Amino acid sequence: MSISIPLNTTLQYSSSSSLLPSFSLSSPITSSAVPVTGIRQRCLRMVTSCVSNAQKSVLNGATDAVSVVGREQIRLGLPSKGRMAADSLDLLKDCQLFVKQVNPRQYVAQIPQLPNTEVWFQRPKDIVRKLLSGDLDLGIVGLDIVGEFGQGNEDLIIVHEALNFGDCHLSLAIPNYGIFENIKSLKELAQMPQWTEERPLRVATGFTYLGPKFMKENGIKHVTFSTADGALEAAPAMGIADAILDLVSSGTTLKENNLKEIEGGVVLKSQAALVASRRALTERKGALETVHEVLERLEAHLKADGQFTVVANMRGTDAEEVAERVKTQPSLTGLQGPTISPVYCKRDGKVSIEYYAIVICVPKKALYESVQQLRAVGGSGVLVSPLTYIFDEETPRWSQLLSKLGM
Ligand SMILES: Nc1ncnc2c1ncn2[C@@H]1O[C@H](COP(=O)(O)OP(=O)(O)OP(=O)(O)O)[C@@H](O)[C@H]1O
Ligand SMILES: O=P(O)(O)OC[C@H]1O[C@H](OP(=O)(O)OP(=O)(O)O)[C@H](O)[C@@H]1O
Ligand SMILES: [Mg+2]
Repeated sequence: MSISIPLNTTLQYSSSSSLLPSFSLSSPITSSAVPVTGIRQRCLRMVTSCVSNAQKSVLNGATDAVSVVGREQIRLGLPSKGRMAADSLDLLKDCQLFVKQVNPRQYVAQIPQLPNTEVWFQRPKDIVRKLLSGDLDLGIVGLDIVGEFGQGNEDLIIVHEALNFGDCHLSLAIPNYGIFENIKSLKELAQMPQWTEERPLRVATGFTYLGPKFMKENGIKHVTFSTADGALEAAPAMGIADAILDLVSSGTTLKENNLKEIEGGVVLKSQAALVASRRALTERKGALETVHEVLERLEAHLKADGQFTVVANMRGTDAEEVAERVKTQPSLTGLQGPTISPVYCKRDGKVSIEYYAIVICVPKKALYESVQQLRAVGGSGVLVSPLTYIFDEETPRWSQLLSKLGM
């Protein structure tokens, strides 16, 4: 079944009703025959605070003001299943953060290295919804899901936008055949005389917020949307839609269904990101410290992931002379410049320095080029090993985060 969504409709999810206390806001919560002492008094204070926050949020027209109070643990949402689940756990493992999940159906887990943090496994779209409702503080999800379900809400902060997995893009695709055979761009598609108010361009998509927004931003007026849960690529051949707007990574599904992407048709590029609730970072005790630690670990791992450590020996008269030679080669400068140290050799019973060891980090992509350049300036015995972490003095994303938070 497909549902028609007019272009000017904004679909909004409604925040989980369990977020609001299940009692009525007008309940006489302070009247009771039981004396108000000890635990009861503390509970009452919590309930009163929840009610007053809920009342404030209702008064402000917001759906989401209750959850920042009332819990000590920082909550990190991770995808419970699907493409992103295993990669999220692997990434944390690579950062020496080991999520202890006893079995895959257990939706809450611990990270012993972050004792104040709980992991909650949720579907990606629910991670975004729960960040907004205050039920989660941090989460790892695709940027596509942040865009679609976050809808530009300012409470969502992207702490790290490139976690290096889940790469894909959201793109408009049309058939290779029929009236679309010669259409190569969004502009050409928009100018086709076929689309009128009575017979608009029909787009099938699961992205019912981003799809209409993209079309509107591109000035495409005569368009309607239908939605389905999967296998959207079949819709044009079935005659249900003219085009689809869906995620693409390898491009195989499009190709196999005789569809093509068009110039100007990419809505967004996506990969996994670390996302946080602004409110949690500013109001929840310990949240900012936790996000700093997670960010440092992520940055150290991700920066190192693209690099090799290269060690080579070079004959030379002194360290400066070797450095001069090395610096003539563009790929050999390393992170801050090469580290050069003397190699002490024993010759005829005497210690002498004829060689210098040079240590540099090189991007994985530039490895062979760097080895060639090292050889060209007299390098020999080149050893290459993977780099595990690069901890900089401070991560640039941390200062960006503080400025986003106005700190
Ligand atoms: N080829 C791809 N197709 C879809 N998603 C991809 C692809 N490559 C990477 N991704 C990322 O993976 C996410 C989808 O993960 P998953 O497969 O678990 O979702 P889903 O099955 O659509 O979710 P749900 O079961 O909740 O409908 C996307 O939001 C995107 O960020
Ligand atoms: O470019 P590709 O590598 O071919 O990947 C793109 C396809 O993968 C996703 O579908 P998914 O596998 O999640 O199936 P579904 O659409 O039925 O949910 C997406 O919706 C595309 O159909
Ligand atoms: Mg699909």
